[in-house]
Amino acid sequence: MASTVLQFQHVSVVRDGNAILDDMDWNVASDERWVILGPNGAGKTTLLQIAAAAMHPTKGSVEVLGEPLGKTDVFELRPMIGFASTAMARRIPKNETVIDSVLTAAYSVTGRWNEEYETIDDRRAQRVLKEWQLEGFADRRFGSLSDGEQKRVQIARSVMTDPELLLLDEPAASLDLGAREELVELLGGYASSASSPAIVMVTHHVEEIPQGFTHAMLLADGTIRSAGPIGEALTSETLTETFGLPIELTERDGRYAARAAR
Ligand SMILES: Nc1ncnc2c1ncn2[C@@H]1O[C@H](COP(=O)(O)OP(=O)(O)OP(=O)(O)O)[C@@H](O)[C@H]1O
Repeated sequence: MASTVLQFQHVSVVRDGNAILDDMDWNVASDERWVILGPNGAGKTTLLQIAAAAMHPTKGSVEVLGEPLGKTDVFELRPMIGFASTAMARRIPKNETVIDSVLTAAYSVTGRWNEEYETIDDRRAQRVLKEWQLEGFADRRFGSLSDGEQKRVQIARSVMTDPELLLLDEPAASLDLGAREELVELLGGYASSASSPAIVMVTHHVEEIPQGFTHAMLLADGTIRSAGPIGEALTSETLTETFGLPIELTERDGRYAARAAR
């Protein structure tokens, strides 16, 4: 049976007197895959930071994997949360091998030093490399990979600890069309598997939503404009309202496209 992995109640984040997130209520269940869309500055990254137990709200309460933030040891919680973002990737040393870039997630570090890894960690790292089509890359240096390959390493790293919640911050940003489609297809397969964790993905483009995503949230100026099952929450009308210009959304086989409406 599905359990609740994220529960936000009246969550606000205030910085310099401005509410970056404003009185937000949101629940994510273990079998849901959410996409978060919204204009620049809407509060998407802030929302992910809270979901990752990396930031506390100014007001309201948050439970992550059933643990109330502020009353729980976040160092115990964080290994259960996979987080792939460009900021995370910047911390991986360029000369780190791909296998070590993934393996070091077992200790929540970047840059292999003197940690002792067990055979089970090695096996799991090999398995996630295979899952993300990186088998041939284990001994390559992270810095020598293409953008698309680096993105797959980031995701492989984020699932290394077998998390119960996977957070993806713009996983397909800056990829060319081929690399984007490859990644979106892999993510679609992952999202569609019943054994995968709950997923929350931030993106700027509906074209980057993989098949199998079940829910959408549209965010603007720190407030939820629309949230719920993807077929209801992501429509031409809700995009138009959120982005403040007429947008036409089309959907085919679980993939989306958007353009300005004429
Ligand atoms: N520490 C801070 N102090 C003041 N303002 C902040 C702080 N952190 C974020 N903000 C502001 O909060 C707003 C939301 O930021 P956030 O990064 O969450 O938005 P976003 O939706 O992820 O944007 P983008 O799509 O551009 O990445 C922005 O206007 C940002 O400038």
